[in-house]
Amino acid sequence: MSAKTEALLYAAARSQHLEENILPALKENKLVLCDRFVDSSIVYQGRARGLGMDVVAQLNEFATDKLSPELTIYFDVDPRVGLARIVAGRTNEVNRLDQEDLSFYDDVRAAYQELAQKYPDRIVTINANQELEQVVADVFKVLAKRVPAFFEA
Ligand SMILES: Nc1ncnc2c1ncn2[C@@H]1O[C@H](COP(=O)(O)OP(=O)(O)O)[C@@H](O)[C@H]1O
Ligand SMILES: Cc1cn([C@H]2C[C@H](O)[C@@H](COP(=O)(O)OP(=O)(O)O)O2)c(=O)[nH]c1=O
Repeated sequence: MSAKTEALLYAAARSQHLEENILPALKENKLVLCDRFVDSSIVYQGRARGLGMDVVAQLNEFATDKLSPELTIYFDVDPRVGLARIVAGRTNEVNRLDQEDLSFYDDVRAAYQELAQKYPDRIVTINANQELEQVVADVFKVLAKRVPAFFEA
């Protein structure tokens, strides 16, 4: 599949997901948690696949009507650590990480770090190299501070 096709399909899927799921939930005042959003396209299609981060950002502004999360939690992990965890927990033979070499993921990580620097108010970086319990504790700390209404006892 061409890089452009991939970017368009991700943007189309995101637009539909927004209309069908996210916007109705927001209307009901729910807290919406989304595993990956526009930043993933900017990084993977824009940087790693070479389309350009700004072009992919613009495409996604059209797809989402510029609706942006108020908070983005970026789990920053060394690709070598991430790969070791996936290998350790693997339940079948299909391994997405085998399909790209480590330099691809170093590139992806650098692009996410660049976005985190560009949007320091929206993107909070969590050190995901730590033990699972610590990662979870750090996330709760951020949520309690940023969306306290949902985390009051
Ligand atoms: N902080 C951590 N310490 C140890 N193992 C972890 C940690 N975070 C995730 N894992 C394990 O690493 C694997 C990949 O995790 P993750 O990237 O969160 O999954 P997914 O690919 O489904 O998003 C899983 O087996 C998960 O249990
Ligand atoms: C959402 C999204 C994901 N991806 C890529 C990242 C992953 O390599 C792959 C699958 O993503 P996903 O299904 O979210 O799996 P995981 O979070 O477990 O990695 O798709 C993009 O290239 N662009 C996007 O916009």
